[in-house]
Amino acid sequence: MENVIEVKGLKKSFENQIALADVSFSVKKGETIGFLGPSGSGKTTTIKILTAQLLPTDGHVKVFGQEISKLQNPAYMKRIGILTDNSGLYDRLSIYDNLALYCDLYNVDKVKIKEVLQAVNLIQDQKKLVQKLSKGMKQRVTLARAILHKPELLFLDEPTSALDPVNTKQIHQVLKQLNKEGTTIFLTTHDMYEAEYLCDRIAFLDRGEIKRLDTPLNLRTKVDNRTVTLLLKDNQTVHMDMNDEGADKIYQYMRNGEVISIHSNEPTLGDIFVELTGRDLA
Ligand SMILES: Nc1ncnc2c1ncn2[C@@H]1O[C@H](COP(=O)(O)OP(=O)(O)OP(=O)(O)O)[C@@H](O)[C@H]1O
Repeated sequence: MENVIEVKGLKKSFENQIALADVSFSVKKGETIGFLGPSGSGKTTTIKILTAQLLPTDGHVKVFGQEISKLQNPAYMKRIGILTDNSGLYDRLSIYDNLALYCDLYNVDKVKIKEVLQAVNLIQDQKKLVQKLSKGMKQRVTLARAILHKPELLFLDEPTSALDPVNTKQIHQVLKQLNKEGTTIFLTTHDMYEAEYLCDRIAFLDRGEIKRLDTPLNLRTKVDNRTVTLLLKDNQTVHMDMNDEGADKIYQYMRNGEVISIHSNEPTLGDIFVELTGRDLA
C-alpha cells in the first residue's frame, strides 16, 4: 500500500538542544499511527515538521510523495488537517463564524458546520465567542476546523489533552469513524490508553529517538514480564511469573482443587515504555 508519510534520518536541533536525533518511519494510507512519549521527547517537533511549521535540520521528509517544502502550497494544505496547541482561532468571532471562515477558505458547503459541531459536541455553543471558551472547548473547535474539509491526512498533537473523559470518548469515536472512512491519522500523545485504542501502530519516542515502532499487540507480546495472579479457596492471592516454574505451581494448585480464579496480568504500554527507556510516560 502507498506511503502517505515517509521520513528518513530526520534531525532537528534548537541551538544546543537536540529535539530529534535520527528519526525514520513511514505511514501507510489509511493507517492511524501514534507517537507516544513523555514531555520533551520530540512529539510536537515531529508534528510541526510534518506540517511544514518548522524546517528540519537534516533528513528527508515526504508527504503524499512530495518533499515537505511543497506542503506550504495551498493545494497540499487542503489535503491535510491540523490540530495543535496554537489553535489559530479568531478569539473575537463565534465558534460558528470561525468555521464559516474556513468554509470560505476551503470551499466547503456551510451545511458541514452543523455536522462537525455535532461530532465534537458543540452544537449548543455555536454562537459563543471563542475568547469565552474553556481550553477543552477550544480544543474541540480546533478539531472541528481540522476535519471540516474532510482531509485525507489528519495531524493531531495531543488531541484530547484538555478534555474530560466524556468528551475524550466522543472524540475517540469521531477519530475512529474518520479513519474508517479513509482518513490517515498521525497523532501524538502521552496517554497510553489513547494510543492503544486509536492506533494501528505506535512509536515509542524518547529523547528524540524512536525506541520501538510496532502494533500495540506486538509491543505487548515482545516483552517478557507477564505475571499471573491466583485467588485460592482460603482467600489467599498468589502472584507468579508466567514461566515453566509458574506453570508447575499453577498445576499443583489446580490439582489440589485450591484455585478459585486465575488472572493474567498483562503489562501496560506504560510498563513496556519504562522497561525499554527507563523513563515514565508522564
Ligand atoms: N522553539 C524551541 N526552541 C528551543 N528548544 C525547543 C523548541 N521547541 C522544542 N524545543 C526542545 O525540543 C525538545 C522536544 O520538544 P517537543 O515540544 O517536541 O516535545 P514534546 O514531546 O512535544 O513535549 P510535550 O509533551 O511537553 O508537548 C525539548 O527539549 C524542547 O525543550
